[in-house]
Amino acid sequence: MSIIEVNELHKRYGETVAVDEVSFTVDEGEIFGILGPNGAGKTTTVECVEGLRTPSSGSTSVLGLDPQRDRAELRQRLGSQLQESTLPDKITVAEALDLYASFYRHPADWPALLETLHLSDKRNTQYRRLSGGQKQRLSIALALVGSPDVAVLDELTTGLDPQARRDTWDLIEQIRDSGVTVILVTHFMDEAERLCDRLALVDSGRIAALDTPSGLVKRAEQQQQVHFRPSTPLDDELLTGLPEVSEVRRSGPQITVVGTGNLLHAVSSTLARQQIVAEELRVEQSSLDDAFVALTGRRIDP
Ligand SMILES: Nc1ncnc2c1ncn2[C@@H]1O[C@H](COP(=O)(O)OP(=O)(O)OP(=O)(O)O)[C@@H](O)[C@H]1O
Repeated sequence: MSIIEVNELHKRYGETVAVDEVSFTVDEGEIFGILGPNGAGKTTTVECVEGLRTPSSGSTSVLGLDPQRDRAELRQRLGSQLQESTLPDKITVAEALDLYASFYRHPADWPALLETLHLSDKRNTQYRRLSGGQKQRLSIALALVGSPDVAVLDELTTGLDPQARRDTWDLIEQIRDSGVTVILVTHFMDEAERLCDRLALVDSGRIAALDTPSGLVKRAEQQQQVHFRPSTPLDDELLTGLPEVSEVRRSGPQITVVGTGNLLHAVSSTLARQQIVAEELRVEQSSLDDAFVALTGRRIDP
């Protein structure tokens, strides 16, 4: 069941069209990703959904509410993580959570939230003394302290080290599993691929494609490549004759087979029939990165 509906959303700033006729729905309990390069219109889109910006035209409904008209009610049910924190330097973690909790009718049990976010030992630490990762986790706690039905997380892991990124991803999955619908704004392919149930690829204010991460990869119809070194000499025609194979390339002893479908199985069973062993076998699948290039004509370059 969809709990967010965006129809032909359009937002311009003077001459700049930031969001151009964008439509999508978000289902209850999913992690919905909005992926695109800097300036693509991601933040403007989600801020219209949150009621923080007024669309030039189009309609939006969140949890059955109009983000403009019902902004006060929506604030009670939608938690957002700010792109950059605006907390005062000297506020402690506990004070910040107490303050934010006071805004909500049904605040979460925030000490438990701190536990989940591995921040319990920082509750009396001032904001300015937190590391980048701790600040990020606090901003997630603040987005969740009102027990929201929907959480909007914008550039979740920017500036985090690899371990902190992975911990944050685990956390977002826990949040989704607890029943919160998540909108995730990102320009990281790996993050989108790992976390999102469905994903809108946004480029120049428009949705270029919307699907599951694997659906997007499939749509891009990028070919796979199988690389190996045959244990004994091999005639190319053995492979070029297979329906899955579009090309066979050689580089010294190394062979690269390009094709689609179940290419690995086709190649390996053909070699096995000839009693040829494929040494140093490696398969290259197309990635979401390839899909983005195929579907938008350009590469995300954070
Ligand atoms: N308040 C504003 N006034 C004028 N132009 C704006 C304003 N906010 C955004 N823009 C412009 O609208 C376009 C989309 O910006 P937006 O911040 O929505 O993109 P984004 O995809 O979130 O980018 P980023 O990842 O850099 O935050 C950009 O060209 C930006 O310069």
